[in-house]
Amino acid sequence: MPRDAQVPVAPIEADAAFEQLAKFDHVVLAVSGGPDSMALLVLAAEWRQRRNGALPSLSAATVDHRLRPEASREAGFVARESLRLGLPHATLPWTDEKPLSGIPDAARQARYRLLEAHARSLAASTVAVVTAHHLDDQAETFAMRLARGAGVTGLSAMPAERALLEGSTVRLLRPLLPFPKSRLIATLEARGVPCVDDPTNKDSRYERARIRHALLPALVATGISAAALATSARRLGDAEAALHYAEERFTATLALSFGNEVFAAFDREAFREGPTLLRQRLLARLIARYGGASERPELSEIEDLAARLQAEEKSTATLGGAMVSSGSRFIRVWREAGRLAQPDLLLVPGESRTWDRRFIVRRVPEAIGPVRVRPLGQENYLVIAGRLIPGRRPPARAVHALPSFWKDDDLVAVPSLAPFAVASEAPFLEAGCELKALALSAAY
Ligand SMILES: Nc1ncnc2c1ncn2[C@@H]1O[C@H](COP(=O)(O)OP(=O)(O)OP(=O)(O)O)[C@@H](O)[C@H]1O
Repeated sequence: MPRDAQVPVAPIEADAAFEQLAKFDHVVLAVSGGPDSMALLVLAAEWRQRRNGALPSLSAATVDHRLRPEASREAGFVARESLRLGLPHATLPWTDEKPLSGIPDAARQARYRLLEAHARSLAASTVAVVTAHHLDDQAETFAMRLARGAGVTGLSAMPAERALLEGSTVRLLRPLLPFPKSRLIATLEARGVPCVDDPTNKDSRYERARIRHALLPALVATGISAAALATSARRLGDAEAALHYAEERFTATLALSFGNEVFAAFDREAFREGPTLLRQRLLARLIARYGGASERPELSEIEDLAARLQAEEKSTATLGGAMVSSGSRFIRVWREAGRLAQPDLLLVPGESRTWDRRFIVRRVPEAIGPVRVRPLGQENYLVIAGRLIPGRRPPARAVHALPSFWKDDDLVAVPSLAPFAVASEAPFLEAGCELKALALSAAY
C-alpha cells in the first residue's frame, strides 16, 4: 500500500544491524553525501560511541567520480560532516579516462576498486567497507532485473555481507538492507543532519531512476510492495547459493584448466552431461573472464551457444568478445583478437591502468622510461613462438590479444606467456612491467 503521508515514519534508533561490524578492526563507511549514506554515517558514528572506544575504528570515504562539477564540493561536505562526528575522511578520485557508454556500470566498478584499494591501505588486519543500500534499493534492483527477464542470479538479493571484490579479503557489508528509504530520511530529519541531492538519481536516462519513479510506484499501487519484492529477492538468493554449490561440483567434473589467463579448456563430454542451466552458467562465467571490455552477451545468446555446443560435434563461435572453440575432446575459450577498444596504452613509471577490463598493467616506479602496452598480434607472436616449450604452446589464435609491453620497437615482455616459455628464452618477463588478471564474473 502506498504510505499514508499522515502516518509519521519512525527514525532508526540504536540498531542491532550494526553489531555485524564488531568483528572487524576497521570499517570504512562509503558515503556519497546523499540521504542514504548520510544516515549510515550518523548511525554508525552513534553506534561507535555506544561502544566506548571498543573496535572497530571507523572512517568515511567518498569517491569523486569526476563526472559532475559539484562532486568535489560534495566530497568536501562529507569530509566536514565526518569530522563533526569525529571520523577521519578520505576523498578517492576516479582519474581514469571515462567510457563513452555504460557510465553507471563503469563508475560502480571503479568505485568498488577505489574503496578496496583504500581499505587495504589502512593497515588493519580485518577491514570492511559498508554501504547504505536499503530495502528500496533491493526492490528496485529486483524490478530492474525483472524488466530484462533476468535469471536466478540476476533476481537474487544483494547479500548483507560478501567479499568487496571477487577474491578480496576486504568485506562489503550492508547493515541498512532491512530498512526502507523513508526511515533513513526520517533518521536524518530527526537529527537535523543535512545531505546533498544527487541529480543522477532523478535523471530519467538512468535505468534505476526510471524504475524508482515509474515502475515501483506502479507495482506498489497494484499491491506488490517493495518489502514483498525484497523477500522474493532474498529467497532467490538462497536458490542462487544452491546453484553456485551445484556449479562448483559440476565444474570439478570438467577437468577445467585455465592457461594462465591465456585460455580455458574443459572436457566436452563431461560438459554435455551437465544440466542446461549449469552449462549456461559456466559459459557465461568464461565469456565474462575472457571477453574483456567487449559488450556482455544477452542471456538468450548464452542459451543459444550452450544449445549449439550440445548439438554440434565441432564448432567455433564468437560471443561477448570471446572465441569458443569446440573440438572432439575439449572446448576452449579465449579472448577474440581485434576486439580491443584501446589497443595502445602508454605507461610511465609508477603508473597502472586497466587493460581490456581484464588486466591491470603496471610500470613499476623504479623502472626507467615509459612502455607501451598493445595486443601481441599474429606477426609478433610468430617471431617469439619458437621460444615457447614445444607441446605446451597455447592455441596460436589465443595469444594474439594478449597484452605485450614495448620500449620503442623492442618487445620487452609478454607476462602471460612466461609460464609457457623455455626459461633460458626470456624476455617474456621484464622486471619493470607487471600484469595482474582481474577477477570477473557474469550475473544474469
Ligand atoms: N560517490 C560515492 N562515494 C562513496 N560511496 C558511494 C558513492 N556512491 C555510492 N556510494 C555507496 O554505495 C551505495 C549505493 O549507491 P548507489 O545506489 O548510488 O549505487 P549504484 O550505482 O546503484 O550501484 P549498486 O547499488 O549496485 O552498488 C550508497 O548507499 C553509498 O554507501
